Parts: sequence; structure tokens; C-alpha cells
Amino acid sequence: MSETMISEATAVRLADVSKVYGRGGAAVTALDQVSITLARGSFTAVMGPSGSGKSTFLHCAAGLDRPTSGNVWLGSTDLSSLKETALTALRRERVGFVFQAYNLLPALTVEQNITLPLRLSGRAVERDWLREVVANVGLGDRLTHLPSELSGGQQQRVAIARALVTRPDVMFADEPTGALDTRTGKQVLGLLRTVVTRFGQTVLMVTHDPVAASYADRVVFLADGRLADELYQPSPEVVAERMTRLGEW
Ligand SMILES: Nc1ncnc2c1ncn2[C@@H]1O[C@H](COP(=O)(O)OP(=O)(O)OP(=O)(O)O)[C@@H](O)[C@H]1O
Repeated sequence: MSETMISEATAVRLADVSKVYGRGGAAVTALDQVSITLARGSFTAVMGPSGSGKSTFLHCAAGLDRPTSGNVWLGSTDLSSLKETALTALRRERVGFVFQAYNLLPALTVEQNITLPLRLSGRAVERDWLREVVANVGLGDRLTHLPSELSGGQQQRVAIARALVTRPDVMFADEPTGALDTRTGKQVLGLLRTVVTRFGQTVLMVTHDPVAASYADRVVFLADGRLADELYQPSPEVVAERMTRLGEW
């Protein structure tokens, strides 16, 4: 497929992506010919039973792992064309990550954590944009604090601000509410929704939780490494019902 077929409106595209771990009799097909397009400014949740390939999907889409076959584009960049150093730079500059475990640096203040990706890639901190990001995540009065002085929900909001500050092509979130209580989790999900609606950010989130998935515009379901189903404008009830149909989760 040529780059000219990649539309400006496309943030991420996977074409016939397969990922096989191991060889011979021990080989596991974690992703099996997955093709999908994520539009710019969309919020997509990825669901599926344990072992269905969700993390592998996220890792391949984010350039953290290379597919065994098939292609991944971030915007018009074919990730398979990039050598390791270029891929590392792309992850730093064009992709944002939010993990279940926050992954903040404990010795750095909130502000230093948020601006770290900019400093790592030698980019200047745009003060107005930083102020806007910090205000939107509700951390304006915490900038000089250390992560250990924050609640889990606040730490996750720092992680979201850190992912947003570079204005990435895509923000990838892996179980972002997995370590949070229900109420705090809903605040974090509301923030991800805001990031999409207010800033036009593209978000892809892996989750086990139908309520979390209902904050997305679209839910895609994986089963045995294949795209098994999808839903637009999902409600928690319909998501839960589809998950039940896919088997135990
Ligand atoms: N590094 C690896 N080596 C071998 N097999 C792997 C590796 N990583 C994942 N797998 C296998 O690939 C399949 C998909 O795994 P993956 O972690 O993507 O699923 P998942 O849907 O994210 O699961 P969970 O919900 O339990 O986190 C599983 O069968 C898993 O055992």
C-alpha cells in the first residue's frame, strides 16, 4: 500500500498485522491479520478476553514492538521503514503513553515530570500550552510537588499531562484506571474524554472495564488475536453483553 492512500484524517492504520511469538510447535499467534484505521480526534477502546492480544495490539500500534508481518502507519509514516533510533525518536515525539502504573519519575516534581518528554527531545516548553494542559488536568497548585505527595488519581493526571504536552499524534493508554477506585477512575476517564473533545487528541485505550470503554466513541473487540466485533457510541450494558458473547473475561 502506498503512502498516498493514507488520508490526512488517519492517525493510525494497521494493515494485515500479525504477531507471532516463538517458533515451531511453541509459536503463539497473538495478532492474526488485524486491519484497522483510527481517525484523528477519535477515542477508541480495545477490549477482549485475557490473552486475546490487546497489549500486543497496543504495542504494535505504538511502535513499542514490531509486527511479524503487515504494516503500521502513524499518520503517513510507515513504522516498518524506521530503524530503531528513528522509532525511538518517533515514540518520544509523536506518541504519548499512559500506563496503569503511572510510571512517573519519583525524584522529579510534577512540572518536571510533565515537561520531561520535551526536554528529552530538545524541544522548548511552550509556557501557554503547559499552563493550559496543567489547568485542564487540575494540577495547577501541585506543580512543585513530588509524585509521592500525590494521590493515585492525581499521579495519573500528571501522566496524562505528560502524554499531552508534546501534542502527540496518538495517546495510548493501557488500563489507565486499573489501579484506581471507581470514582477516581471516572475522573481520569472524563479527563481522557476531554482531551479528545477539547484538544482533538486521538486516544486508544486498552481496558477490561465496560464502563471505561463507554467513554470512548468506538469499542473494538479482539478474540484470539482477531478483530471480532466493534461498537460505536457504546453503553456499558451493550459492551458487557458483547464481552459475554466473546466468552469468559
Ligand atoms: N513475549 C511473549 N512471548 C510469548 N507469548 C507472548 C508474549 N507476549 C504475549 N504472548 C502471548 O500472546 C497472546 C496475547 O497476549 P496479550 O498480552 O497481547 O493479550 P491481552 O489481551 O493483552 O491479555 P491480558 O488481558 O491478560 O493482559 C497470549 O497468548 C500471550 O500468552
